[in-house]
Amino acid sequence: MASPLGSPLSAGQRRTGAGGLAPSPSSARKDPSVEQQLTVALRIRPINEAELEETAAIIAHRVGDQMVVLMDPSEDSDDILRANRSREKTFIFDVVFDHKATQEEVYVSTTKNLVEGVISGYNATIFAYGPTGAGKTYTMLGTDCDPGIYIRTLNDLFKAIEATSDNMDYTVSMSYLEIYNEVIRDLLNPSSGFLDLREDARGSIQIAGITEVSTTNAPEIMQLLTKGNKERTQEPTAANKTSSRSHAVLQVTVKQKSRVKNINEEVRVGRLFMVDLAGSERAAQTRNRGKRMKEGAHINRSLLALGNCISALSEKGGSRAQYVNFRDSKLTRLLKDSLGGNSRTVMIAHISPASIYFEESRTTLIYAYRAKNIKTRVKRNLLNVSYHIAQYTSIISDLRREIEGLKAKIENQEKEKSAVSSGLRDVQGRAGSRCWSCQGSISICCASS
Ligand SMILES: Nc1ncnc2c1ncn2[C@@H]1O[C@H](COP(=O)(O)OP(=O)(O)OP(=O)(O)O)[C@@H](O)[C@H]1O
Repeated sequence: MASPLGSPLSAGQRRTGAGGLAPSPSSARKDPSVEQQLTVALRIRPINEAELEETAAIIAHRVGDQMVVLMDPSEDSDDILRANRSREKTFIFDVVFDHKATQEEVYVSTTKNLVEGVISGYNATIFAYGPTGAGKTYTMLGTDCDPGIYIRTLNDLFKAIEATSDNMDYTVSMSYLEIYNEVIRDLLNPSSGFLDLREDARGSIQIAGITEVSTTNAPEIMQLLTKGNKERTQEPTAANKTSSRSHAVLQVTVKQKSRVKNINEEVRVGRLFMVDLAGSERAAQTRNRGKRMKEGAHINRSLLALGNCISALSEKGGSRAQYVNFRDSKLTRLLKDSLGGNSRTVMIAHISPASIYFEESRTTLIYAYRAKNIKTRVKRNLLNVSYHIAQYTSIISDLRREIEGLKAKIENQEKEKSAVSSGLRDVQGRAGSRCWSCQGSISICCASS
Protein backbone atom coordinates (compact mmCIF):
# COMPACT_ATOMS: atom_id res chain seq x y z
CA MET A 1 0.00 0.00 0.00
CA ALA A 2 2.38 2.64 -1.17
CA SER A 3 1.29 6.03 -2.25
CA PRO A 4 2.80 9.49 -2.31
CA LEU A 5 1.30 12.43 -0.51
CA GLY A 6 0.10 14.37 -3.50
CA SER A 7 -0.85 12.66 -6.73
CA PRO A 8 -1.42 8.92 -6.67
CA LEU A 9 1.32 6.50 -7.56
CA SER A 10 1.17 2.79 -7.08
CA ALA A 11 3.84 0.76 -5.28
CA GLY A 12 6.94 0.57 -7.39
CA GLN A 13 6.36 3.90 -9.04
CA ARG A 14 8.20 6.99 -8.00
CA ARG A 15 8.70 10.58 -8.99
CA THR A 16 12.47 10.56 -9.11
CA GLY A 17 13.79 7.11 -9.77
CA ALA A 18 16.92 6.41 -7.77
CA GLY A 19 17.95 4.02 -10.49
CA GLY A 20 16.14 6.05 -13.13
CA LEU A 21 19.20 8.09 -13.84
CA ALA A 22 21.26 5.21 -15.10
CA PRO A 23 23.35 6.83 -17.80
CA SER A 24 22.58 6.15 -21.42
CA PRO A 25 25.22 4.09 -23.27
CA SER A 26 26.78 7.22 -24.74
CA SER A 27 26.99 9.04 -21.41
CA ALA A 28 28.34 5.89 -19.78
CA ARG A 29 31.27 5.99 -22.17
CA LYS A 30 32.18 9.51 -21.10
CA ASP A 31 31.11 8.92 -17.50
CA PRO A 32 29.97 12.46 -16.79
CA SER A 33 28.57 13.24 -13.38
CA VAL A 34 24.81 13.59 -13.27
CA GLU A 35 22.91 15.72 -10.78
CA GLN A 36 20.37 13.75 -8.84
CA GLN A 37 17.84 14.63 -6.20
CA LEU A 38 17.59 12.58 -3.03
CA THR A 39 14.67 10.16 -3.08
CA VAL A 40 12.64 10.47 0.10
CA ALA A 41 10.12 7.86 1.19
CA LEU A 42 7.90 7.83 4.27
CA ARG A 43 6.82 4.70 6.13
CA ILE A 44 4.10 4.79 8.78
CA ARG A 45 4.18 1.65 10.88
CA PRO A 46 1.13 -0.13 12.37
CA ILE A 47 -0.05 1.08 15.76
CA ASN A 48 0.94 -1.18 18.67
CA GLU A 49 -1.01 -2.21 21.77
CA ALA A 50 0.78 0.11 24.17
CA GLU A 51 0.05 3.05 21.91
CA LEU A 52 -3.59 2.05 21.57
CA GLU A 53 -3.90 2.18 25.34
CA GLU A 54 -2.06 5.48 25.73
CA THR A 55 -2.95 7.36 22.61
CA ALA A 56 -5.93 9.60 22.11
CA ALA A 57 -6.02 9.20 18.36
CA ILE A 58 -4.41 7.60 15.38
CA ILE A 59 -2.98 10.42 13.33
CA ALA A 60 -2.20 8.64 10.07
CA HIS A 61 -5.17 7.97 7.84
CA ARG A 62 -5.76 7.04 4.27
CA VAL A 63 -8.08 9.42 2.45
CA GLY A 64 -8.69 8.08 -1.03
CA ASP A 65 -5.28 7.62 -2.58
CA GLN A 66 -3.54 9.93 -0.17
CA MET A 67 -1.97 9.30 3.18
CA VAL A 68 -2.92 12.04 5.59
CA VAL A 69 -1.44 12.68 9.01
CA LEU A 70 -4.17 14.34 11.06
CA MET A 71 -4.45 15.58 14.59
CA ASP A 72 -7.63 17.11 15.89
CA PRO A 73 -6.75 20.49 17.53
CA SER A 74 -9.51 19.89 20.12
CA GLU A 75 -7.23 17.23 21.63
CA ASP A 76 -4.79 19.93 22.53
CA SER A 77 -7.19 22.61 23.75
CA ASP A 78 -4.81 23.85 26.46
CA ASP A 79 -2.13 24.65 23.95
CA ILE A 80 -3.65 27.91 22.74
CA LEU A 81 -0.55 29.09 20.93
CA ARG A 82 -0.41 25.90 18.96
CA ALA A 83 -4.16 25.80 18.38
CA ASN A 84 -4.03 29.32 16.97
CA ARG A 85 -1.20 28.50 14.63
CA SER A 86 -2.09 27.12 11.26
CA ARG A 87 -1.62 23.41 11.69
CA GLU A 88 -2.27 22.25 8.20
CA LYS A 89 0.89 21.34 6.39
CA THR A 90 1.40 19.52 3.16
CA PHE A 91 4.44 17.34 2.70
CA ILE A 92 5.02 15.63 -0.61
CA PHE A 93 7.27 12.60 -0.74
CA ASP A 94 8.38 10.37 -3.56
CA VAL A 95 6.56 7.45 -2.07
CA VAL A 96 4.54 6.86 1.11
CA PHE A 97 3.88 3.50 2.78
CA ASP A 98 1.05 3.02 5.23
CA HIS A 99 0.77 0.33 7.93
CA LYS A 100 -0.27 -2.28 5.37
CA ALA A 101 2.83 -1.91 3.19
CA THR A 102 4.83 -5.10 2.90
CA GLN A 103 8.62 -5.36 3.23
CA GLU A 104 8.75 -6.35 -0.44
CA GLU A 105 6.80 -3.24 -1.50
CA VAL A 106 9.09 -1.00 0.52
CA TYR A 107 12.19 -2.65 -0.95
CA VAL A 108 10.95 -2.58 -4.55
CA SER A 109 9.90 1.08 -4.42
CA THR A 110 12.99 2.42 -2.69
CA THR A 111 16.04 0.25 -3.21
CA LYS A 112 15.73 -2.42 -5.91
CA ASN A 113 16.57 0.02 -8.70
CA LEU A 114 19.90 0.90 -7.10
CA VAL A 115 21.36 -2.59 -7.37
CA GLU A 116 22.25 -2.55 -11.10
CA GLY A 117 24.07 0.74 -10.58
CA VAL A 118 26.14 -0.58 -7.69
CA ILE A 119 27.45 -3.58 -9.63
CA SER A 120 28.46 -1.29 -12.49
CA GLY A 121 30.43 1.23 -10.46
CA TYR A 122 27.97 3.68 -8.86
CA ASN A 123 27.68 4.52 -5.18
CA ALA A 124 24.34 4.22 -3.45
CA THR A 125 23.04 4.87 0.06
CA ILE A 126 19.81 3.85 1.71
CA PHE A 127 19.23 5.20 5.18
CA ALA A 128 16.44 4.76 7.67
CA TYR A 129 15.59 7.90 9.61
CA GLY A 130 13.09 8.74 12.35
CA PRO A 131 12.38 8.74 16.07
CA THR A 132 12.95 5.81 18.39
CA GLY A 133 10.54 2.91 17.90
CA ALA A 134 9.23 4.17 14.56
CA GLY A 135 10.33 1.05 12.63
CA LYS A 136 13.78 1.77 11.15
CA THR A 137 15.39 -1.54 12.13
CA TYR A 138 12.24 -3.37 11.02
CA THR A 139 12.61 -1.80 7.56
CA MET A 140 16.34 -2.39 7.23
CA LEU A 141 16.82 -5.75 8.96
CA GLY A 142 13.28 -7.08 9.26
CA THR A 143 12.55 -10.45 10.80
CA ASP A 144 13.57 -14.01 9.90
CA CYS A 145 10.24 -14.65 8.15
CA ASP A 146 9.95 -11.20 6.68
CA PRO A 147 13.42 -9.85 5.93
CA GLY A 148 14.07 -6.21 5.30
CA ILE A 149 16.09 -4.18 2.85
CA TYR A 150 19.52 -5.60 3.76
CA ILE A 151 18.81 -9.18 2.73
CA ARG A 152 16.56 -8.35 -0.24
CA THR A 153 19.24 -6.03 -1.64
CA LEU A 154 22.03 -8.55 -1.15
CA ASN A 155 20.01 -11.34 -2.78
CA ASP A 156 19.34 -9.16 -5.82
CA LEU A 157 22.93 -7.96 -5.92
CA PHE A 158 24.30 -11.50 -6.19
CA LYS A 159 21.58 -12.42 -8.72
CA ALA A 160 22.62 -9.45 -10.88
CA ILE A 161 26.26 -10.50 -10.57
CA GLU A 162 25.41 -14.07 -11.53
CA ALA A 163 23.45 -12.85 -14.57
CA THR A 164 26.46 -10.94 -15.96
CA SER A 165 29.29 -13.18 -14.79
CA ASP A 166 29.88 -14.60 -18.30
CA ASN A 167 31.33 -11.26 -19.35
CA MET A 168 32.44 -9.75 -16.08
CA ASP A 169 34.59 -10.69 -13.11
CA TYR A 170 33.44 -9.45 -9.73
CA THR A 171 34.88 -9.16 -6.26
CA VAL A 172 32.54 -8.31 -3.40
CA SER A 173 33.56 -7.30 0.10
CA MET A 174 31.73 -5.98 3.11
CA SER A 175 32.35 -4.11 6.33
CA TYR A 176 29.97 -3.39 9.17
CA LEU A 177 30.39 -0.73 11.83
CA GLU A 178 28.50 1.14 14.49
CA ILE A 179 28.84 4.66 15.81
CA TYR A 180 28.16 4.39 19.51
CA ASN A 181 28.59 7.36 21.83
CA GLU A 182 30.54 9.13 19.07
CA VAL A 183 33.14 6.35 18.63
CA ILE A 184 33.37 3.93 15.71
CA ARG A 185 33.41 0.19 16.45
CA ASP A 186 34.09 -2.57 13.95
CA LEU A 187 31.14 -4.95 14.35
CA LEU A 188 33.01 -7.71 12.52
CA ASN A 189 36.02 -7.38 14.83
CA PRO A 190 34.87 -5.66 18.03
CA SER A 191 38.14 -6.35 19.83
CA SER A 192 39.94 -3.98 17.45
CA GLY A 193 39.01 -0.98 19.61
CA PHE A 194 37.89 2.41 18.35
CA LEU A 195 38.52 3.22 14.71
CA ASP A 196 39.51 6.52 13.15
CA LEU A 197 37.91 8.33 10.24
CA ARG A 198 40.37 9.64 7.65
CA GLU A 199 39.96 11.64 4.51
CA ASP A 200 41.97 10.44 1.49
CA ALA A 201 43.57 12.69 -1.14
CA ARG A 202 40.30 12.80 -3.11
CA GLY A 203 38.34 13.87 -0.03
CA SER A 204 36.63 10.48 0.40
CA ILE A 205 36.16 9.27 3.93
CA GLN A 206 37.98 6.06 4.91
CA ILE A 207 37.82 4.12 8.14
CA ALA A 208 41.35 3.20 9.16
CA GLY A 209 41.75 -0.45 10.13
CA ILE A 210 38.18 -1.60 9.43
CA THR A 211 37.75 -5.32 8.63
CA GLU A 212 36.79 -5.89 4.98
CA VAL A 213 35.62 -9.42 4.35
CA SER A 214 35.49 -10.81 0.81
CA THR A 215 32.39 -12.79 0.06
CA THR A 216 30.77 -14.61 -2.84
CA ASN A 217 27.13 -14.98 -1.84
CA ALA A 218 24.28 -13.34 0.07
CA PRO A 219 23.95 -16.00 2.82
CA GLU A 220 27.63 -15.48 3.69
CA ILE A 221 27.08 -11.73 4.07
CA MET A 222 23.94 -12.38 6.11
CA GLN A 223 25.93 -14.63 8.43
CA LEU A 224 28.47 -11.85 8.92
CA LEU A 225 25.66 -9.36 9.41
CA THR A 226 24.00 -11.55 12.05
CA LYS A 227 27.36 -11.94 13.79
CA GLY A 228 27.84 -8.15 13.65
CA ASN A 229 24.32 -7.48 14.92
CA LYS A 230 25.02 -9.52 18.04
CA GLU A 231 27.77 -6.98 18.76
CA ARG A 232 25.56 -3.97 18.03
CA THR A 233 24.52 -1.99 21.07
CA GLN A 234 20.81 -2.62 21.59
CA GLU A 235 18.96 -2.09 24.87
CA PRO A 236 15.35 -1.94 25.96
CA THR A 237 14.02 1.54 26.66
CA ALA A 238 10.54 2.63 27.69
CA ALA A 239 9.89 3.61 24.07
CA ASN A 240 11.20 0.45 22.38
CA LYS A 241 11.99 -3.00 23.77
CA THR A 242 14.80 -3.47 21.25
CA SER A 243 16.08 0.07 20.85
CA SER A 244 19.24 0.47 18.78
CA ARG A 245 21.58 2.67 20.77
CA SER A 246 23.96 3.19 17.87
CA HIS A 247 23.97 4.08 14.18
CA ALA A 248 24.86 0.99 12.12
CA VAL A 249 26.48 1.18 8.68
CA LEU A 250 26.76 -1.83 6.38
CA GLN A 251 29.06 -1.15 3.44
CA VAL A 252 29.25 -3.48 0.46
CA THR A 253 31.91 -2.83 -2.19
CA VAL A 254 31.61 -4.40 -5.64
CA LYS A 255 34.51 -4.35 -8.13
CA GLN A 256 33.60 -5.19 -11.70
CA LYS A 257 36.12 -5.95 -14.44
CA SER A 258 35.44 -6.99 -18.01
CA ARG A 259 36.64 -10.47 -18.96
CA VAL A 260 37.56 -9.09 -22.35
CA LYS A 261 41.07 -7.69 -22.09
CA ASN A 262 41.10 -4.00 -22.86
CA ILE A 263 43.91 -1.54 -22.98
CA ASN A 264 42.62 0.46 -20.01
CA GLU A 265 42.21 -2.53 -17.72
CA GLU A 266 39.27 -0.61 -16.32
CA VAL A 267 37.79 -1.62 -12.96
CA ARG A 268 34.44 -0.21 -11.84
CA VAL A 269 33.96 0.15 -8.10
CA GLY A 270 30.45 0.57 -6.67
CA ARG A 271 29.86 1.16 -2.98
CA LEU A 272 26.56 0.50 -1.28
CA PHE A 273 25.88 1.94 2.15
CA MET A 274 22.91 0.71 4.12
CA VAL A 275 22.40 2.72 7.27
CA ASP A 276 20.12 2.03 10.21
CA LEU A 277 20.24 5.18 12.30
CA ALA A 278 19.56 5.22 16.02
CA GLY A 279 16.30 7.03 16.74
CA SER A 280 15.95 10.48 18.19
CA GLU A 281 14.27 10.46 21.58
CA ARG A 282 12.68 12.76 24.12
CA ALA A 283 14.22 12.10 27.53
CA ALA A 284 10.78 12.38 29.17
CA GLN A 285 9.24 9.84 26.80
CA THR A 286 11.98 7.25 27.14
CA ARG A 287 12.36 7.74 30.93
CA ASN A 288 16.06 6.97 30.45
CA ARG A 289 18.56 7.32 33.28
CA GLY A 290 22.36 7.03 33.60
CA LYS A 291 24.00 5.15 30.75
CA ARG A 292 20.84 5.16 28.61
CA MET A 293 20.50 8.91 29.06
CA LYS A 294 24.12 9.51 28.00
CA GLU A 295 23.56 7.33 24.92
CA GLY A 296 20.37 9.27 24.17
CA ALA A 297 22.25 12.57 24.38
CA HIS A 298 24.90 11.31 21.91
CA ILE A 299 22.22 9.99 19.57
CA ASN A 300 20.30 13.27 19.65
CA ARG A 301 23.46 15.34 19.18
CA SER A 302 24.56 13.41 16.09
CA LEU A 303 21.02 13.48 14.65
CA LEU A 304 20.93 17.23 15.25
CA ALA A 305 24.19 17.51 13.29
CA LEU A 306 22.59 15.42 10.53
CA GLY A 307 19.50 17.66 10.60
CA ASN A 308 21.71 20.76 10.33
CA CYS A 309 23.52 19.28 7.31
CA ILE A 310 20.19 18.39 5.70
CA SER A 311 18.95 21.96 6.24
CA ALA A 312 22.14 23.53 4.87
CA LEU A 313 22.28 21.16 1.89
CA SER A 314 18.62 21.69 1.05
CA GLU A 315 19.16 25.44 0.94
CA LYS A 316 22.27 24.94 -1.12
CA GLY A 317 20.24 22.84 -3.53
CA GLY A 318 17.79 25.68 -3.70
CA SER A 319 20.54 28.04 -4.92
CA ARG A 320 21.62 29.82 -1.68
CA ALA A 321 25.26 29.00 -1.11
CA GLN A 322 25.41 27.52 2.39
CA TYR A 323 28.32 26.23 4.42
CA VAL A 324 27.68 22.60 5.33
CA ASN A 325 29.33 21.51 8.52
CA PHE A 326 29.89 17.78 8.10
CA ARG A 327 32.60 17.83 10.76
CA ASP A 328 30.18 18.21 13.66
CA SER A 329 29.76 14.46 14.20
CA LYS A 330 31.16 11.11 13.07
CA LEU A 331 27.79 10.31 11.52
CA THR A 332 27.77 13.36 9.26
CA ARG A 333 31.43 12.88 8.30
CA LEU A 334 30.63 9.31 7.31
CA LEU A 335 27.53 10.32 5.35
CA LYS A 336 29.27 13.25 3.62
CA ASP A 337 29.40 11.58 0.21
CA SER A 338 25.92 10.09 0.57
CA LEU A 339 24.39 13.49 1.24
CA GLY A 340 26.57 15.95 -0.57
CA GLY A 341 28.76 13.99 -2.94
CA ASN A 342 28.80 11.08 -5.30
CA SER A 343 25.89 8.80 -4.41
CA ARG A 344 22.37 7.87 -5.39
CA THR A 345 20.70 8.29 -2.06
CA VAL A 346 17.36 7.21 -0.65
CA MET A 347 16.08 8.31 2.73
CA ILE A 348 13.29 6.29 4.29
CA ALA A 349 11.70 8.38 7.02
CA HIS A 350 9.66 6.57 9.65
CA ILE A 351 6.85 7.69 11.91
CA SER A 352 4.45 6.10 14.36
CA PRO A 353 0.73 6.57 13.63
CA ALA A 354 -0.03 7.46 17.28
CA SER A 355 -0.84 11.00 18.34
CA ILE A 356 1.41 10.74 21.43
CA TYR A 357 4.31 10.94 18.97
CA PHE A 358 2.90 13.95 17.15
CA GLU A 359 5.94 16.18 17.85
CA GLU A 360 8.45 13.51 16.80
CA SER A 361 6.44 12.82 13.65
CA ARG A 362 6.18 16.51 12.81
CA THR A 363 9.95 17.05 13.16
CA THR A 364 10.68 13.93 11.12
CA LEU A 365 8.36 15.08 8.34
CA ILE A 366 9.95 18.54 8.27
CA TYR A 367 13.51 17.19 7.94
CA ALA A 368 12.49 14.48 5.47
CA TYR A 369 10.73 17.10 3.36
CA ARG A 370 13.81 19.33 3.45
CA ALA A 371 15.98 16.39 2.40
CA LYS A 372 14.04 16.22 -0.86
CA ASN A 373 15.84 19.38 -2.00
CA ILE A 374 19.26 17.83 -1.61
CA LYS A 375 21.12 17.14 -4.81
CA THR A 376 24.09 14.87 -5.25
CA ARG A 377 26.39 14.47 -8.25
CA VAL A 378 26.49 10.88 -9.36
CA LYS A 379 29.51 9.58 -11.21
CA ARG A 380 30.74 6.10 -12.02
CA ASN A 381 33.89 5.15 -10.09
CA LEU A 382 36.52 3.97 -12.54
CA LEU A 383 39.91 2.61 -11.72
CA ASN A 384 41.87 2.60 -14.97
CA VAL A 385 45.43 2.45 -16.26
CA SER A 386 46.60 5.46 -14.25
CA TYR A 387 45.16 3.94 -11.11
CA HIS A 388 46.91 0.64 -11.81
CA ILE A 389 50.18 2.43 -12.58
CA ALA A 390 49.93 4.22 -9.22
CA GLN A 391 49.26 0.90 -7.51
CA TYR A 392 52.15 -0.86 -9.26
CA THR A 393 54.47 2.09 -8.53
CA SER A 394 53.66 1.80 -4.86
CA ILE A 395 54.16 -2.00 -4.93
CA ILE A 396 57.50 -1.53 -6.72
CA SER A 397 58.73 0.98 -4.13
CA ASP A 398 57.68 -1.41 -1.33
CA LEU A 399 59.63 -4.22 -3.07
CA ARG A 400 62.66 -1.93 -3.55
CA ARG A 401 62.65 -1.13 0.18
CA GLU A 402 62.42 -4.83 0.99
CA ILE A 403 65.32 -5.66 -1.35
CA GLU A 404 67.46 -2.92 0.26
CA GLY A 405 66.65 -4.38 3.67
CA LEU A 406 67.59 -7.92 2.57
CA LYS A 407 70.82 -6.69 0.98
CA ALA A 408 71.80 -5.00 4.25
CA LYS A 409 70.99 -8.17 6.18
CA ILE A 410 73.10 -10.35 3.85
CA GLU A 411 75.97 -7.88 4.09
CA ASN A 412 75.85 -8.10 7.91
CA GLN A 413 75.76 -11.88 7.78
CA GLU A 414 78.76 -11.92 5.44
CA LYS A 415 80.67 -9.69 7.82
CA GLU A 416 79.78 -11.97 10.74
CA LYS A 417 80.82 -15.04 8.76
CA SER A 418 84.20 -13.66 7.93
CA ALA A 419 84.67 -12.64 11.58
CA VAL A 420 83.94 -16.23 12.68
CA SER A 421 86.24 -17.79 10.09
CA SER A 422 89.01 -15.45 11.18
CA GLY A 423 88.71 -16.93 14.71
CA LEU A 424 86.39 -14.39 16.27
CA ARG A 425 83.51 -15.64 18.43
CA ASP A 426 79.91 -14.42 18.41
CA VAL A 427 78.29 -12.71 21.39
CA GLN A 428 77.24 -16.05 22.83
CA GLY A 429 80.79 -17.29 22.67
CA ARG A 430 80.20 -19.82 19.88
CA ALA A 431 82.43 -20.13 16.83
CA GLY A 432 82.46 -22.36 13.78
CA SER A 433 80.02 -24.78 15.43
CA ARG A 434 76.50 -25.78 14.34
CA CYS A 435 73.45 -24.23 15.92
CA TRP A 436 71.66 -26.60 18.35
CA SER A 437 68.29 -25.36 17.11
CA CYS A 438 68.37 -25.11 13.34
CA GLN A 439 71.63 -26.96 12.69
CA GLY A 440 72.76 -24.10 10.48
CA SER A 441 76.20 -22.63 10.53
CA ILE A 442 76.40 -20.33 13.57
CA SER A 443 76.86 -17.26 11.40
CA ILE A 444 73.62 -17.79 9.47
CA CYS A 445 71.48 -19.79 11.90
CA CYS A 446 68.20 -18.79 13.54
CA ALA A 447 69.95 -17.43 16.65
CA SER A 448 72.15 -15.08 14.67
CA SER A 449 69.42 -13.46 12.60
N1 LIG B 1 6.03 -2.04 9.56
C1 LIG B 1 5.99 -2.73 10.70
N2 LIG B 1 5.19 -3.81 10.82
C2 LIG B 1 5.16 -4.53 11.95
N3 LIG B 1 5.86 -4.21 13.06
C3 LIG B 1 6.67 -3.14 13.00
C4 LIG B 1 6.77 -2.35 11.83
N4 LIG B 1 7.64 -1.37 12.07
C5 LIG B 1 8.07 -1.54 13.33
N5 LIG B 1 7.49 -2.59 13.89
C6 LIG B 1 7.72 -3.08 15.27
O1 LIG B 1 7.80 -1.93 16.10
C7 LIG B 1 8.85 -2.07 17.07
C8 LIG B 1 9.86 -0.93 16.94
O2 LIG B 1 10.47 -1.04 15.67
P1 LIG B 1 12.05 -0.84 15.43
O3 LIG B 1 12.85 -1.50 16.49
O4 LIG B 1 12.29 -1.21 14.02
O5 LIG B 1 12.14 0.75 15.65
P2 LIG B 1 13.41 1.68 15.44
O6 LIG B 1 12.93 2.88 14.72
O7 LIG B 1 14.54 0.92 14.85
O8 LIG B 1 13.72 2.07 16.96
P3 LIG B 1 15.11 2.54 17.64
O9 LIG B 1 15.50 3.83 17.02
O10 LIG B 1 14.75 2.69 19.09
O11 LIG B 1 16.10 1.44 17.41
C9 LIG B 1 9.45 -3.43 16.84
O12 LIG B 1 8.85 -4.34 17.72
C10 LIG B 1 9.07 -3.77 15.40
O13 LIG B 1 8.96 -5.15 15.19
